[in-house]
Amino acid sequence: MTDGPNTPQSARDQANTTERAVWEQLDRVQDPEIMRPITELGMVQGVSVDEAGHAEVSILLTIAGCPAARRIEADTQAAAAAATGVTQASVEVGVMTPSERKAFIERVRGDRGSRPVQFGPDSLTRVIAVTSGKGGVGKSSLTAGLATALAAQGLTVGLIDADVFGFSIPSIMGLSRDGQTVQPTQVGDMILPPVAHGVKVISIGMFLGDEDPRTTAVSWRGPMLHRTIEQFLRDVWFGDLDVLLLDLPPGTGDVAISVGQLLPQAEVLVVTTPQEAAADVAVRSALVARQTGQKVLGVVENMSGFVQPDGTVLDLFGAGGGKLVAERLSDEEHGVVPLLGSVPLSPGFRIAGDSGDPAVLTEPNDPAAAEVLRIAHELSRHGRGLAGRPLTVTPR
Ligand SMILES: Nc1ncnc2c1ncn2[C@@H]1O[C@H](COP(=O)(O)OP(=O)(O)OP(=O)(O)O)[C@@H](O)[C@H]1O
Repeated sequence: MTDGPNTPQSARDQANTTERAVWEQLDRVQDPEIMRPITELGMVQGVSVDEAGHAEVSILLTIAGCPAARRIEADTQAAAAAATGVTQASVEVGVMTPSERKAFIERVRGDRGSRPVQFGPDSLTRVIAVTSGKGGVGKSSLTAGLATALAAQGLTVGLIDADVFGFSIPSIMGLSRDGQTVQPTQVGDMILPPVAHGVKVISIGMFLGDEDPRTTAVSWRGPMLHRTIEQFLRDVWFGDLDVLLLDLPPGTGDVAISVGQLLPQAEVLVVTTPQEAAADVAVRSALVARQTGQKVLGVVENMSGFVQPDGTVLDLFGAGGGKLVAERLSDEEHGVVPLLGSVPLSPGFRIAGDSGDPAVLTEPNDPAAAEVLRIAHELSRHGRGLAGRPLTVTPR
């Protein structure tokens, strides 16, 4: 926004000492969807404090009744009330005009016009696509657990539920309860992903309108699926992310190929169970990713032995599947594909996932949650391999 006579910046410049103290407090109020201060986003229109210390703050929201409205209003009120010299604070809430909204979108996105797909080859965001051969191996639970664990480490994390037919991320992340799914805020053509447990999340399950996601099927063919993934990467505003995780549908279908085309620099994490029979199909899903130029980051075995109350381990689904997949994917051309971890079967992990409160936060000592936390730590410790990537700085 330019600093004209009636802009927030000029209002701030003309503020007296107490009003300046209020502005400084407001610098700490974040828009919960954009995760940037409301002052920086131009959402604070004015601050006035009278002689009795009564502060009045006027803020502008993008659209009336946006999901974040109450929280922004409450946080603004609390911040203003905490400023030195303020005895009482009230907030006046308005809604942006179309031109203010347009300026807001430009400010947030930093663009004017056509937008490329985010997280393309030049992006510094690490993109990890989680795939599996078979369904039901716990791919979505692990993806959600890893995303939450990485966010808890302080990274900025996005999560795309690309499992269009079997979307389950909204409920695992607590964004869908009793058939009601949180819907993203839409500002112009910019879609703001809801934030859950510190992770920006988007899923087809958020675009079903009033339909109950528990009883609604999405039956699309390839081109429609491709457009959806493309739209998620173009119109959903994630901002700068350290890591973007994608929960792919099981198998080797259209979505995996689209992700490979749109995000060729993505690394692929393969989830499998300990059953040897699951290994072949898990290997195939990784080979499809390789065909589109993606690198296989590693393998995670899920539903490994069940730790019984007496401490003995019961291998319900057999043993060795993860190791087998990792070995089959390792060769001279691609190097060693590591087995990054083995996540045991754990009732607590399942119960937490069903309730929308990931076990990595609520039950960090649960054996499955602890292993997911360890894998997340390993992932962030090693970072993305830069070998073969063009340098983005030009030597002088
Ligand atoms: N380590 C584990 N211990 C116990 N239960 C688990 C574990 N991992 C996943 N589950 C449970 O298994 C079920 C299937 O998991 P999930 O939905 O994550 O699988 P998926 O591979 O994503 O399936 P699909 O691809 O078919 O959507 C869920 O009920 C989940 O809570």
